[in-house]
Amino acid sequence: MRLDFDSFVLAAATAELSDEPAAREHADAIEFRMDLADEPVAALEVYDGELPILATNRADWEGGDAADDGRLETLAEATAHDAVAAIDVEFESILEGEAKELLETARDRDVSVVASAHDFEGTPPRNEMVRLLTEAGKYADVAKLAVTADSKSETLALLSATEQLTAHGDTVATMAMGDVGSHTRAVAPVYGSKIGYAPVDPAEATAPGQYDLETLAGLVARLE
Ligand SMILES: O=C1C[C@@](O)(C(=O)O)C[C@@H](O)[C@@H]1O
Repeated sequence: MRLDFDSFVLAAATAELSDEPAAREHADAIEFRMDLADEPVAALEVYDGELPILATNRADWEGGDAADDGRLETLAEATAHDAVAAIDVEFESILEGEAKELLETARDRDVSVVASAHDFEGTPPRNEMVRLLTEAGKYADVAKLAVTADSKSETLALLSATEQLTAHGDTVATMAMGDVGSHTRAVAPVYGSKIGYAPVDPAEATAPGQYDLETLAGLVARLE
Protein backbone atom coordinates (compact mmCIF):
# COMPACT_ATOMS: atom_id res chain seq x y z
CA MET A 1 0.00 0.00 0.00
CA ARG A 2 1.20 3.51 -0.75
CA LEU A 3 -0.14 6.90 0.22
CA ASP A 4 0.17 9.15 -2.82
CA PHE A 5 -0.93 12.48 -1.27
CA ASP A 6 -2.72 13.56 -4.46
CA SER A 7 -5.47 14.79 -2.22
CA PHE A 8 -5.52 15.91 1.41
CA VAL A 9 -4.65 13.25 3.99
CA LEU A 10 -5.83 13.76 7.55
CA ALA A 11 -3.47 11.85 9.83
CA ALA A 12 -4.48 10.91 13.35
CA ALA A 13 -1.26 11.33 15.30
CA THR A 14 -0.69 8.83 18.07
CA ALA A 15 1.84 6.73 19.94
CA GLU A 16 -0.74 3.94 20.30
CA LEU A 17 -1.80 1.96 17.27
CA SER A 18 -4.68 0.65 19.37
CA ASP A 19 -6.22 4.13 18.81
CA GLU A 20 -6.95 3.23 15.19
CA PRO A 21 -10.59 2.19 15.60
CA ALA A 22 -11.32 5.51 17.32
CA ALA A 23 -9.61 7.40 14.49
CA ARG A 24 -11.19 5.52 11.60
CA GLU A 25 -14.32 7.62 11.35
CA HIS A 26 -12.47 10.90 10.76
CA ALA A 27 -8.92 10.13 9.64
CA ASP A 28 -7.41 8.96 6.34
CA ALA A 29 -4.25 7.62 7.98
CA ILE A 30 -2.55 7.05 11.31
CA GLU A 31 0.62 8.98 12.01
CA PHE A 32 2.43 6.47 14.22
CA ARG A 33 4.83 8.42 16.42
CA MET A 34 7.27 5.59 16.94
CA ASP A 35 9.51 7.82 19.03
CA LEU A 36 6.73 8.22 21.61
CA ALA A 37 5.78 4.51 21.70
CA ASP A 38 7.19 1.92 24.12
CA GLU A 39 7.63 -0.98 21.68
CA PRO A 40 6.99 0.51 18.24
CA VAL A 41 8.20 -2.42 16.14
CA ALA A 42 6.22 -4.94 18.18
CA ALA A 43 3.13 -2.72 17.87
CA LEU A 44 3.49 -2.70 14.08
CA GLU A 45 3.74 -6.47 14.00
CA VAL A 46 0.31 -6.93 15.56
CA TYR A 47 -1.39 -3.98 13.83
CA ASP A 48 -4.57 -5.06 12.10
CA GLY A 49 -6.28 -1.71 11.62
CA GLU A 50 -7.82 -0.44 8.39
CA LEU A 51 -6.06 2.90 8.12
CA PRO A 52 -2.68 3.09 6.38
CA ILE A 53 0.23 4.19 8.54
CA LEU A 54 2.54 7.16 8.13
CA ALA A 55 5.47 6.18 10.34
CA THR A 56 7.46 8.89 12.10
CA ASN A 57 10.44 8.35 14.39
CA ARG A 58 11.03 11.96 15.33
CA ALA A 59 14.55 12.90 16.39
CA ASP A 60 15.10 14.47 19.79
CA TRP A 61 16.82 17.39 18.04
CA GLU A 62 13.65 18.00 15.99
CA GLY A 63 11.08 18.07 18.79
CA GLY A 64 10.67 14.31 19.18
CA ASP A 65 11.88 11.67 21.59
CA ALA A 66 14.14 9.40 19.53
CA ALA A 67 17.88 9.39 20.08
CA ASP A 68 19.89 9.15 16.88
CA ASP A 69 21.30 5.70 17.61
CA GLY A 70 19.27 3.27 15.47
CA ARG A 71 16.56 5.82 14.78
CA LEU A 72 16.58 5.64 10.97
CA GLU A 73 17.16 1.87 11.04
CA THR A 74 14.00 1.42 13.09
CA LEU A 75 12.12 3.51 10.55
CA ALA A 76 13.53 1.32 7.76
CA GLU A 77 12.30 -1.74 9.65
CA ALA A 78 8.84 -0.21 9.76
CA THR A 79 8.69 -0.05 5.95
CA ALA A 80 8.66 -3.87 5.84
CA HIS A 81 5.11 -3.82 7.19
CA ASP A 82 2.35 -3.71 4.59
CA ALA A 83 0.32 -1.21 6.57
CA VAL A 84 3.16 1.32 6.46
CA ALA A 85 2.31 3.39 3.41
CA ALA A 86 4.58 6.37 4.09
CA ILE A 87 7.43 7.43 6.32
CA ASP A 88 8.43 10.84 7.63
CA VAL A 89 12.14 11.62 7.44
CA GLU A 90 13.69 14.78 8.83
CA PHE A 91 14.99 16.87 5.93
CA GLU A 92 18.07 17.58 8.04
CA SER A 93 18.90 13.85 8.10
CA ILE A 94 18.49 13.76 4.33
CA LEU A 95 20.85 16.73 3.90
CA GLU A 96 23.40 15.15 6.23
CA GLY A 97 23.38 12.08 3.99
CA GLU A 98 22.31 9.82 6.88
CA ALA A 99 19.01 8.85 5.31
CA LYS A 100 20.35 7.60 1.97
CA GLU A 101 19.77 3.90 2.68
CA LEU A 102 16.42 4.57 4.28
CA LEU A 103 15.21 6.47 1.21
CA GLU A 104 16.36 3.61 -1.03
CA THR A 105 14.61 1.05 1.14
CA ALA A 106 11.41 3.09 1.05
CA ARG A 107 11.61 3.40 -2.73
CA ASP A 108 12.22 -0.35 -3.15
CA ARG A 109 9.25 -1.15 -0.95
CA ASP A 110 7.00 1.40 -2.64
CA VAL A 111 6.57 3.42 0.53
CA SER A 112 6.09 7.19 0.14
CA VAL A 113 8.46 9.64 1.80
CA VAL A 114 7.60 12.86 3.60
CA ALA A 115 10.67 15.08 4.12
CA SER A 116 9.95 17.27 7.10
CA ALA A 117 11.31 20.36 8.79
CA HIS A 118 10.15 21.99 12.01
CA ASP A 119 10.82 25.41 13.41
CA PHE A 120 9.81 25.58 17.08
CA GLU A 121 11.14 29.11 17.52
CA GLY A 122 9.55 31.09 14.74
CA THR A 123 8.67 31.43 11.08
CA PRO A 124 11.43 31.87 8.50
CA PRO A 125 11.03 34.59 5.86
CA ARG A 126 8.71 33.63 3.02
CA ASN A 127 11.48 33.12 0.46
CA GLU A 128 13.32 30.78 2.83
CA MET A 129 10.18 28.71 3.33
CA VAL A 130 9.74 28.44 -0.43
CA ARG A 131 13.39 27.46 -0.85
CA LEU A 132 13.28 24.88 1.93
CA LEU A 133 10.08 23.24 0.66
CA THR A 134 11.40 23.22 -2.90
CA GLU A 135 14.65 21.56 -1.82
CA ALA A 136 12.93 19.01 0.41
CA GLY A 137 10.59 18.12 -2.43
CA LYS A 138 13.54 17.03 -4.55
CA TYR A 139 14.12 14.09 -2.20
CA ALA A 140 10.61 13.14 -1.23
CA ASP A 141 7.01 12.71 -2.34
CA VAL A 142 5.89 15.43 0.07
CA ALA A 143 7.84 18.37 1.48
CA LYS A 144 6.54 19.30 4.90
CA LEU A 145 7.18 22.38 6.99
CA ALA A 146 5.83 23.13 10.46
CA VAL A 147 6.68 26.57 11.79
CA THR A 148 5.78 28.57 14.89
CA ALA A 149 3.85 31.70 14.00
CA ASP A 150 3.87 34.72 16.28
CA SER A 151 1.77 36.96 14.04
CA LYS A 152 -0.97 36.83 11.45
CA SER A 153 1.45 38.06 8.80
CA GLU A 154 3.61 35.00 9.43
CA THR A 155 0.64 32.71 8.95
CA LEU A 156 -0.14 34.52 5.70
CA ALA A 157 3.45 34.06 4.52
CA LEU A 158 3.19 30.33 5.18
CA LEU A 159 -0.14 30.05 3.36
CA SER A 160 1.17 32.11 0.47
CA ALA A 161 4.25 29.89 0.13
CA THR A 162 1.94 26.86 0.23
CA GLU A 163 -0.22 28.29 -2.54
CA GLN A 164 2.76 29.19 -4.71
CA LEU A 165 4.36 25.76 -4.53
CA THR A 166 1.07 23.96 -5.04
CA ALA A 167 0.31 26.10 -8.10
CA HIS A 168 3.75 25.17 -9.38
CA GLY A 169 2.90 21.49 -9.08
CA ASP A 170 4.84 20.66 -5.92
CA THR A 171 3.34 18.47 -3.20
CA VAL A 172 3.69 20.19 0.15
CA ALA A 173 2.28 19.98 3.66
CA THR A 174 2.37 23.02 5.92
CA MET A 175 1.10 24.12 9.29
CA ALA A 176 1.84 26.77 11.86
CA MET A 177 2.22 25.49 15.40
CA GLY A 178 1.08 27.42 18.45
CA ASP A 179 -2.05 29.46 19.23
CA VAL A 180 -1.63 32.16 16.61
CA GLY A 181 -1.18 29.59 13.87
CA SER A 182 -3.87 27.10 14.91
CA HIS A 183 -6.30 28.15 12.19
CA THR A 184 -3.72 27.34 9.49
CA ARG A 185 -4.35 23.68 10.25
CA ALA A 186 -7.85 24.11 8.89
CA VAL A 187 -7.04 26.67 6.19
CA ALA A 188 -3.74 25.43 4.70
CA PRO A 189 -5.50 22.55 2.87
CA VAL A 190 -7.49 25.19 0.94
CA TYR A 191 -4.14 26.50 -0.33
CA GLY A 192 -2.88 23.05 -1.22
CA SER A 193 -1.39 21.54 1.92
CA LYS A 194 -1.69 17.77 1.60
CA ILE A 195 -1.33 16.56 5.20
CA GLY A 196 -3.01 17.59 8.43
CA TYR A 197 -2.26 16.18 11.87
CA ALA A 198 -4.55 15.86 14.83
CA PRO A 199 -4.55 13.72 17.96
CA VAL A 200 -7.40 11.31 18.55
CA ASP A 201 -7.37 12.43 22.17
CA PRO A 202 -6.91 16.21 22.56
CA ALA A 203 -4.98 15.55 25.77
CA GLU A 204 -2.36 13.74 23.68
CA ALA A 205 -1.49 16.48 21.19
CA THR A 206 1.78 15.87 19.35
CA ALA A 207 2.37 19.57 18.61
CA PRO A 208 1.23 22.93 20.01
CA GLY A 209 -2.04 24.32 18.63
CA GLN A 210 -3.46 21.09 17.23
CA TYR A 211 -7.23 20.66 17.04
CA ASP A 212 -8.63 17.31 18.06
CA LEU A 213 -9.28 14.95 15.17
CA GLU A 214 -13.04 15.33 14.94
CA THR A 215 -12.79 19.13 15.02
CA LEU A 216 -10.12 19.31 12.32
CA ALA A 217 -11.97 16.82 10.14
CA GLY A 218 -15.11 18.95 10.42
CA LEU A 219 -13.31 22.22 9.67
CA VAL A 220 -11.45 20.84 6.66
CA ALA A 221 -14.63 19.31 5.26
CA ARG A 222 -16.52 22.62 5.67
CA LEU A 223 -13.81 24.65 3.93
CA GLU A 224 -13.26 22.25 1.03
O1 LIG B 1 5.58 16.85 11.92
C1 LIG B 1 4.46 16.74 12.36
C2 LIG B 1 3.53 17.84 12.37
C3 LIG B 1 3.19 18.17 13.78
O2 LIG B 1 4.34 18.70 14.40
C4 LIG B 1 2.10 19.24 13.80
O3 LIG B 1 2.44 20.42 13.98
O4 LIG B 1 0.92 18.89 13.67
C5 LIG B 1 2.68 16.92 14.49
C6 LIG B 1 3.64 15.77 14.44
O5 LIG B 1 3.05 14.61 15.00
C7 LIG B 1 4.04 15.49 13.03
O6 LIG B 1 5.07 14.55 13.03
